Amino acid sequence: MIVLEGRNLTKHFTAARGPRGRLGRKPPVRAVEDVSIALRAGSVTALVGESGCGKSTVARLLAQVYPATSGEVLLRGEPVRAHRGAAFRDYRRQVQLIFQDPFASLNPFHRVRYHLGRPLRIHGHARSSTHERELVAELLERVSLTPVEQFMDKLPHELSGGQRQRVAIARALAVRPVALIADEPVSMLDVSIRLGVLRLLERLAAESGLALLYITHDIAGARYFAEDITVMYAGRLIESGPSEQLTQEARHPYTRLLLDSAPDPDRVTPPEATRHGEPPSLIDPPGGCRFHPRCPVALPVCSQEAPERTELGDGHWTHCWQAR
Ligand SMILES: Nc1ncnc2c1ncn2[C@@H]1O[C@H](COP(=O)(O)OP(=O)(O)OP(=O)(O)O)[C@@H](O)[C@H]1O
Repeated sequence: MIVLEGRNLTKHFTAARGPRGRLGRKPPVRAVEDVSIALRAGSVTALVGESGCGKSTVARLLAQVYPATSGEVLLRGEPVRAHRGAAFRDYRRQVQLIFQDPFASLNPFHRVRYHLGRPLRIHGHARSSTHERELVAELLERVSLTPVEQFMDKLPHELSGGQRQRVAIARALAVRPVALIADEPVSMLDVSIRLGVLRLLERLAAESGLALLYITHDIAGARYFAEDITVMYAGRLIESGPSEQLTQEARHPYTRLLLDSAPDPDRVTPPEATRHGEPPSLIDPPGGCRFHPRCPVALPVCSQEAPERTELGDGHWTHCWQAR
C-alpha cells in the first residue's frame, strides 16, 4: 500500500547570491524538477545521488517543510492541501524527518527522558507521569537502548553518535508516524556502527508498517538495505527499480558510474564519476538530458531533448535515449 507519494514535484529557490538576469531578477535554483516518488508501508525506498542533486529538497517537500513550486504530495492517496492549522500539524506528525546530525537535533540541556516525553505529552499519548515513563521506556526498547534505566537520564553529550541517532529515531516514533524520511541518517556516524542503525530502521519499517525513505549517496549500501532504489541527478530522477534489478542491470550511464565509483578497496584507477567531471549548476542546467555533458555514451539527441521515461519491466524504468 502506498502511504506517501510525491507527484511531479518541482522546487525552484530564489538564489541568495549571484548576478541578476536581464530583467533584474535573480535566476532561480532549479533544485528539483518533476520528481514522482511513492513510499509503501513496511518498505524501504532509497533515494540516491551526489551531493547537491536535490535529495534533501525532495525530503523536505515530502515532509512539507516548505511548499512545492508545482506538483503535489499525497498521504494515503489524499492530496495534502493544508499549509497551516490542525490538519497541517497532523500531517507533520505523520511524516517524520530524521537528520544527518543527531547532535544538532537534540537540545544539549535536556535529558533523554525529556526529549522523548515531550512529544508524548504534546500529542496526548501520555495519561500520567507514570504512563509517560512507561512509554519512554517502551520507545527506548524499540530502538534497542537497553537497559532503559541507563539511558533515561543521560544528556546528549553523554551518548555516542549512534546512541544519539537512536534517541532521535525514538523521538520521531513517539508521535506515531506513518512515514519516516531519513536524510543521510548514518553518514556522520562511525563506519562500525552504521549497519546497526540501518538494521534498526529496517526492522522498524517491517515491524510497524512504516514507509521509509532512506536518502544516501551510497548506492552500494542502499542495495542491501532498500527494496527499491531511485537515482537522482541534477534535480531529476533518472532511474528507479527494485534494488537487485537496478544494481545488476542498471540502464542509465549515470547509475552505472555511481555503481562503478562505489568504494572498492582493491581499485587503483580513479572512480569513473570523478574522471567524468562535476555535476552541473542548477541555476543554468544543461538542456536535453542533464547528464549529457558527463555521459560517456551520449548521442546528438541527448543535448537537445530530455528523454521520456522508458519502462523496463517489473517497476524498473529510466530516462535515457540509449534505453529507448
Ligand atoms: N533554501 C534554499 N535556497 C536556495 N537554494 C537552495 C536551498 N536549499 C537547497 N538549495 C540548492 O538546491 C540544490 C539542491 O540541494 P539539496 O540540499 O536538496 O541537495 P542534496 O542532494 O540533498 O545535497 P547534500 O547531500 O549535499 O545535502 C543545491 O544547489 C542547493 O544549493
